[in-house]
Amino acid sequence: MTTRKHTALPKAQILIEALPWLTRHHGRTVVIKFGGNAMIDDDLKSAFAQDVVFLRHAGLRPVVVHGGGPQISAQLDRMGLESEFKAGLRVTTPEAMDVVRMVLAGQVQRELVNLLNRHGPLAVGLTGEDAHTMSATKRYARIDGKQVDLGRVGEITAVDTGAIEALLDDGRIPVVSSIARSADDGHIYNINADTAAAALAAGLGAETLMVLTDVEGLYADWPNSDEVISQLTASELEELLPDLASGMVPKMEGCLYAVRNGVTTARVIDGRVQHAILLEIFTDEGIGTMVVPDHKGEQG
Ligand SMILES: Nc1ncnc2c1ncn2[C@@H]1O[C@H](COP(=O)(O)OP(=O)(O)O)[C@@H](O)[C@H]1O
Ligand SMILES: CC(=O)N[C@@H](CCC(=O)OP(=O)(O)O)C(=O)O
Repeated sequence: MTTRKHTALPKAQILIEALPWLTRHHGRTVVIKFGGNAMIDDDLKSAFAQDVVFLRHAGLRPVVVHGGGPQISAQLDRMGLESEFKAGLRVTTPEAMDVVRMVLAGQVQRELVNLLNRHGPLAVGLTGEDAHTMSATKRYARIDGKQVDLGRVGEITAVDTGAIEALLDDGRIPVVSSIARSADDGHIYNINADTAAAALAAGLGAETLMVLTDVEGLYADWPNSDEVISQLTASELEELLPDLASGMVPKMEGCLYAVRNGVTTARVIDGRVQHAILLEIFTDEGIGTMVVPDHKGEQG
């Protein structure tokens, strides 16, 4: 008797190839930062949502922290308000803060929650204001040795991961907007989303921080060459930090903070590649840039 030819066999092989990664990551928390510049089209956003739901069903504990810089700038523009960045951070007047909150919590977060919930009752949105998830104090920038006022831009002083952990324990996918309550003056604060993701990853004791953006990773000599640094240690990154420009600064500072505070790997990957998250988590061909602690003992 001949055995029947199963045309779907290659699919089974692909699933089995993922087994070592499924085993390794099972039960682990992964914080995924989805940047405003990576949310460039509807297909990519749907693929992002599929990947996050896939991780959840594969037994990981995904937490989404989202940005929305371009979306905030567009709304400020529509309202005739100015957008100005200093040291990579948005100068945020009290009026602009209302717009930041409206766009992040009312628009971008809602869209991501709805995309994820096409796959079931999984996603729950919150901002750092909820349940004291993120507390902050006023942050100043230092430019050419001088202290510069950025308005309602905050520096995270504490994270309380209780609400996020309760959601994760309940099988939900928390989607967090990068706004913090004030620790001292009753205001709310605008937090760079990379910084928020890194602080939450550390607070949650996440295995992985994954930052999706609109470039392939950290370029060794940006903008002169497109050679991507595939892996570097925390100390190597620390040396590079003073030479980095604009949007990469909070990302790489966040990666450094994360791996110095117990996160096993922090990665910057290209959100323009469909299913970038699955490629990164379930295959050997890691894409983008991976930051690792100097030596195992450094992890918390
Ligand atoms: N060394 C570097 N490697 C890669 N990108 C860099 C580098 N230095 C600066 N950049 C810039 O940082 C940008 C990513 O940051 P940003 O625009 O804030 O993205 P996001 O909205 O995803 O947070 C890139 O598009 C690139 O223009
Ligand atoms: C203080 C500060 O700059 N906050 C950011 C928050 C959003 C963000 O970080 O969005 P991306 O990840 O898309 O850049 C802003 O107002 O644009």
